[in-house]
Amino acid sequence: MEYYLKCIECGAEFDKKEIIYTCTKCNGLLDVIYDYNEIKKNMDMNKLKTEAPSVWKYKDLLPVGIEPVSIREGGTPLYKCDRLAKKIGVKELYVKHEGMNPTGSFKDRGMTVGVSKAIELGMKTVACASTGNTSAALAIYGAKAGIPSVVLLPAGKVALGKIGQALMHGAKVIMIKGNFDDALLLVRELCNQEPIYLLNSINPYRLEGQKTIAFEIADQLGFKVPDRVVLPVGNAGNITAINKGFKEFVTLGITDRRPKMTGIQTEGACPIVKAIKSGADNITPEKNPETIATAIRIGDPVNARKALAAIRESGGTAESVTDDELVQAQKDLAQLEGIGVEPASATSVAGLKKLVDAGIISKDETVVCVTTGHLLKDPEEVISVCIEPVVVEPTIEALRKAIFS
Ligand SMILES: Cc1ncc(COP(=O)(O)O)c(C=O)c1O
Ligand SMILES: N[C@@H](CCOP(=O)(O)O)C(=O)O
Repeated sequence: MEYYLKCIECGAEFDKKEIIYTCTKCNGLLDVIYDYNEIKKNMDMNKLKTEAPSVWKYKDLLPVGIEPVSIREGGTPLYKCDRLAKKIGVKELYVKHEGMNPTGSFKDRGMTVGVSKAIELGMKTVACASTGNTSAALAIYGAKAGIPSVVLLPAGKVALGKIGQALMHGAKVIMIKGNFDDALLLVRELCNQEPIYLLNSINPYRLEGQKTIAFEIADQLGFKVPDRVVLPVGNAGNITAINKGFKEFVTLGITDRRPKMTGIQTEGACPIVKAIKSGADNITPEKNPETIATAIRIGDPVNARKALAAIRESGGTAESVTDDELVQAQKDLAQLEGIGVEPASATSVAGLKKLVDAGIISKDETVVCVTTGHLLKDPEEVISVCIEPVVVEPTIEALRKAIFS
């Protein structure tokens, strides 16, 4: 299958064999462009309508020409959430729970493609900066591929579950005395100096894997498209990727419309929200992003230009929520629907509630909230926001008193 890289700013085109992450002419972000007529001619529509969803079900739309590095990613549940819909006041609400991926976050989709590309391009080592999930996924897919991985984390600001994954799966874990944005600048410099393949989402191949979230949502809704998709935004790759996936299904004639892309951030780290609300073409980076949702504690999202375009061209919007609002949504997901998520993921539901209450999202809409990471990723936060367990003497009297009093 033929594809090439194209700069979103100056339109410069680059061969798929080039190992670049941004435009060598203007430093703009890159997109992967396919020959959609060719794909349409060769696509097995029967397989599309019958095979169970997974990332590699859609391999005809993925830029990998070798046997992929896979640990059976994708195929995550799309839960219909009637209790939550009733509490929020929307007609129809689904939750696409990406925490049910093998490493517990949506990053698996990007990494199965990204690490496969590393192998295909002959790279021997992979690296990323991370707020946690990207590093966990890179370590695991690197181990599966049999190549070393290097991950840079902001010291003291990464959830325990994620650090544990990166360490146990053999990554070289480096804690940077700064935030994620500092770590990203450093890892980009390292990968410019050394033959190490950068697998943050500035690498357009990462987003090719993540666009399969859109394919699966459409697939699981009988190739219908929801009115709106609401999701957390940090480095702003995922909202870009999902928008691209829905656009590609329309281009191929598989679906006939696209959802409104709606990005949610926390009040302590919301450069995308501020740009959308002010109508700015570019974000103003935030020097000291702060939130308990450490996964999206990002002040200078690298994919901002793509995300602003995705939100605007889809007729979507962006909103911020407080940490308290996201914690309430985290509890509602867990206790009303049995869906356990890490803090950043819950911003999608918190943001939906806020926008419905404000009358910005119509109560008649069919909405999909994407929950991006599993509850087990951040056990410290979970325990900090829940009531303490009761400790009793080992007698039936003490037990009955604790339960029935
Ligand atoms: C759990 C979780 N949710 C949401 C996000 C935001 O995704 P993106 O950075 O692609 O905007 C991230 C990573 O940034 C994440 O780890
Ligand atoms: N939340 C991310 C931050 C890095 O973003 P990426 O889009 O470059 O992967 C993480 O989990 O590290």
